[in-house]
Amino acid sequence: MEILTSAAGLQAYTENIRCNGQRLGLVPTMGALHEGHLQLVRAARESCDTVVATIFVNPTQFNNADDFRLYPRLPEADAGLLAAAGCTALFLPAVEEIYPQPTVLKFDFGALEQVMEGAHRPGHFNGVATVVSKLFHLSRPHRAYFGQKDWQQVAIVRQLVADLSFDLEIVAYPTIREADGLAMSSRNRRLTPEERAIAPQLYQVLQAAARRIRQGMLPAQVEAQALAELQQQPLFNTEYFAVADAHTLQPLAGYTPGRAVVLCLATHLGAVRLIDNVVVEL
Ligand SMILES: Nc1ncnc2c1ncn2[C@@H]1O[C@H](COP(=O)(O)OP(=O)(O)OP(=O)(O)O)[C@@H](O)[C@H]1O
Ligand SMILES: CC(C)(CO)[C@@H](O)C(=O)[O-]
Ligand code: BAL
Repeated sequence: MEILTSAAGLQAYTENIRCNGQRLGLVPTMGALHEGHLQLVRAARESCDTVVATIFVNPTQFNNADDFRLYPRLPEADAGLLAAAGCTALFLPAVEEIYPQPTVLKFDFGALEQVMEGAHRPGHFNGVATVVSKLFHLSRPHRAYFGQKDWQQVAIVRQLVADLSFDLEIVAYPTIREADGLAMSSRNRRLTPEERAIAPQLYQVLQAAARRIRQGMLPAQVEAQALAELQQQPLFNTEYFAVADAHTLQPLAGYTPGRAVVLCLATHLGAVRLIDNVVVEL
């Protein structure tokens, strides 16, 4: 596996791939890799000739300085995992390589970013859209792979691709979970053993809420009951629990047959902020 550290190096490498008629898959990450990331690489490997993974802890998408500072960074271990999963090249740039000068770009995703992560992490999706646009421009992949664990991020990236006419296909891959249901996340490494033991309750609350939706309970009641359940665990400090249209991400007053619903939550557990979601097909 090649390791590329410069933007020009990534451009040259991917240009060569395209000139050879090969299909290129891109897997953007922030590193501290786990099985969720590696499944994205394997999925890319199945349908593309070449897979480039990127590891970049993108400063512009963090709205909390400690979260950025403490984000796990394990580039050597990550490189070994990527090579074993069939990744062809790793792009591992320094901040100055991506941001040679401070960026002034401003995106506006309208209603899509006025809820959930967008509402609770000011500037987050502006930073995500900025770095994802740069990665798409530099590498021009045929396909780019994202995880459904970041459901709203996938919706934002799809909007970005449509609005800027990026000539690529977005593949959204299902959330990979630990055996006890906890969604895999790089931030899980920062949980204490006590916090890690209760963290799977988040998925249990989501599943119970999904059952109530299938039984016809109205969204507002589902949200209230889930928030009450989360409050019963004193270590959870919940930012939101939302029942929304799975595509527009807007809050729902009721259900429409054939329209999928997404249940999303964000909770602080000690010093760590976790998100998760489940989708209910109606
Ligand atoms: N459990 C998972 N299952 C499937 N995809 C995942 C999972 N976790 C992360 N991904 C996807 O991997 C890509 C890179 O995510 P990222 O590097 O932020 O990892 P992460 O584990 O979500 O970390 P954190 O949530 O702590 O930021 C994103 O597209 C993300 O949605
Ligand atoms: C897509 C991404 C790599 C952009 O920094 C990040 O938001 C992530 O890891 O989900
Ligand atoms: N996986 C989402 C990236 C972030 O939390 O900043």
